[in-house]
Amino acid sequence: MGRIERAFEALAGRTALIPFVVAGDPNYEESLSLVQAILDAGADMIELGLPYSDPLADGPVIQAAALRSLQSGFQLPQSMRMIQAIRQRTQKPIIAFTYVNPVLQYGIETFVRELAAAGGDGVIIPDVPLEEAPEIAEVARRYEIAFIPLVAPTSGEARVRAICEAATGFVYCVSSLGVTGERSAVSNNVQSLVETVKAHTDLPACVGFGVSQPVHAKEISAYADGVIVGSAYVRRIEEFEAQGPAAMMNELSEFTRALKSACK
Ligand SMILES: O=P(O)(O)OC[C@@H](O)[C@@H](O)c1c[nH]c2ccccc12
Repeated sequence: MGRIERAFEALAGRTALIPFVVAGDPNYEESLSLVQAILDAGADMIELGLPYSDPLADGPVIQAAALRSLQSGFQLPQSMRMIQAIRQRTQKPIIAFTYVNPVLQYGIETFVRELAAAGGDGVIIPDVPLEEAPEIAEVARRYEIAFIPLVAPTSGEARVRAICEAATGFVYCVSSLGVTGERSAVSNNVQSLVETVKAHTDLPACVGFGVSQPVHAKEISAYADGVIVGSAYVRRIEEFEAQGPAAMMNELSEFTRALKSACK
């Protein structure tokens, strides 16, 4: 049983809190420290975004974070080193989030092998084309890396079924169309998407996009197995950077505790 499966089992029905941050934002050392602070404050897993120059599915907050990380000289080897460093401090699941181009440039087998060797547990690639998916899924399976797919409100039932059949780890239910970014409310039609996913797989169904407040996490935890929060974390990293690491860690820890207590 892998770390992701063990984490969901240990939750015993409570909803997992899965924060997303961009690796290397604002720099390697602070990024590593803030991931540790977030996990110590109660996050169940971390979704670690590997910075990319053309994050087409991201809103301005995460785009700016990717730029900060890349400008600090962060590239794929540093991401693997960071995953290794996180793994030395925790057994909580580490899920790499990346666009498909860096994986293809790096080499699918090389990327997955290094991710597994560093202690990673899963990968999310939002723009993987259907024709590349089977090859990446097959390599991921060989290295016991969960290949976590996304389903969207526009995904029809047949597509959801096909995606669920190929999924490992969990299924990422995107709450709304458009790009990542904090929303004032999370669209409630994601509940029916979660129910469709649950009709086609026993894997956990987790919801992301727009979740930015504990009240959102509370609502989602009524029907989903996990909640993913990205931009709300990344904005805090940007806003608190100028106040120094201690203030940033404190803010991210408090935010994590508030979200975690809302995840029932
Ligand atoms: O930022 P939000 O709205 O909280 O959404 C989560 C999101 O950040 C993270 O899962 C993610 C970052 N970039 C993505 C691109 C596509 C899908 C998902 C993502």
